[in-house]
Amino acid sequence: MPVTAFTSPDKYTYQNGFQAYHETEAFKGALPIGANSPQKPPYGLYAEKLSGTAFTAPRCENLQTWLYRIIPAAAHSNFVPRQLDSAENGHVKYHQIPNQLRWDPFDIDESVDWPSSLKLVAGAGSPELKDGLGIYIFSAGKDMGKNDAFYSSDGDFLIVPQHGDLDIQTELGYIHARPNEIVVIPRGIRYRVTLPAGPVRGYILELYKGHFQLPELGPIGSNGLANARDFQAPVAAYDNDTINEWTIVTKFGGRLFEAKQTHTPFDVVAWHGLYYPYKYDLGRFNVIGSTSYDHPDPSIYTVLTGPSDHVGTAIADFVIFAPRWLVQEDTFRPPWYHRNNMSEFMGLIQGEYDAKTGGGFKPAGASLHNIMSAHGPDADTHEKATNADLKPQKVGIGSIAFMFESCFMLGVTDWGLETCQKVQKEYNKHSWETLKSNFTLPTEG
Ligand SMILES: O=C(O)Cc1cc(O)ccc1O
Ligand SMILES: [Fe+2]
Repeated sequence: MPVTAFTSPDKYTYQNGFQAYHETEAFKGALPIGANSPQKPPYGLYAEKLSGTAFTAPRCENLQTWLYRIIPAAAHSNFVPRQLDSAENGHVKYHQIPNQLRWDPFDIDESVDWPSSLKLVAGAGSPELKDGLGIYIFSAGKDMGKNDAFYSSDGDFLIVPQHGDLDIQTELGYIHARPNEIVVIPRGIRYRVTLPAGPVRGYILELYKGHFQLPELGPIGSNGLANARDFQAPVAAYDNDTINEWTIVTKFGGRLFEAKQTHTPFDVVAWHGLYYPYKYDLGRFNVIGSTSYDHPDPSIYTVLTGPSDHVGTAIADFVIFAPRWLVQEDTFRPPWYHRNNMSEFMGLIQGEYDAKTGGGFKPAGASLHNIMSAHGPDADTHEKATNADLKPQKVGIGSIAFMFESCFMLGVTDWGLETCQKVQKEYNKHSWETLKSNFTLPTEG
């Protein structure tokens, strides 16, 4: 059956600002004035509240949005387990492994659509207790069904496309994302992913607790790193379909369920609030670094952080290694050798990561250096960096590596260890076992 659709003249129009209070209406007068839930909202719309936090969360944390829609989300059949359930989940046994791990590039699976493409590779905690995180690899070659929508009940998705473009129709409007951009889709928001330029692949960090924040800037001052105005939220755009059958798929406690309804979930004509999906272009990141000596902690490259209850300790930070100048004098410029109290899951969107020039860390691959798992530059990188002429040098040209850094010990799933068949058996050997001693005793005299 035909559906009528209203989108703005350019459906990929955005409104700017991080955690800015936005209001948007597909046509004038659709937003009620001066009240959230009038007896009769304009144009016969239903008012529906979408909470991103407890009702009683303090104002500085409280996130919610009011939706004005044609039919409320509640009108659907019971959810039943989905036959095609492929998402490994929080119930799977995680393997906690002290070794350094690295994966070759993950394959693209052209036979699946978005919900079936999510492969949990590592994680910690549980969606049930709303604590911890899940790290997924996605790779899909099919659009979601014409009348399908997906949402995660488990947490906020931070999507890092590595290959291909994503067209995302959300309840709150459209978002288009390419590699080098990220998209955050908060818990509960329904969306449909189509692939305008063919197959896609990338990484997802799912935050089971709270929401992503901009990091504090401390002495950096009031600008820098990811600037608030560069985060882009969609504008209201709706379809009018109360005839065709729709399938709503949710990831709930790590498992996929589906329900049917005879109306489009993309019928929100207007909305206002603080809880919405958004995107960010990593090319806009303002990289700050040392202009004198020494290599700073990578926290200086944090784009977004998912805080735990302990100040300064993240359930997950999203950190990028973007193109930047290195100018430090008398300094070993790559990362130092280290053992971290936090765990580090890394991925590469494109190019080469300056700490791993030995060739094994490739775009679409990954590495995991778990809590206290010793790591640092591979032997090749060490050799080059200790002998380099320390002129100002631009690193990471055409590259973006990233890290999901977590206070939790990350477990790896069976899929991540075995099924994907990408674990490099000799990562450790090739990277560090060839490091030789340069030690020399002081000469007597
Ligand atoms: O291990 C890594 O490659 C990530 C990393 C980068 C850096 O610049 C400092 C510390 C760190 O863990
Ligand atoms: Fe590290």
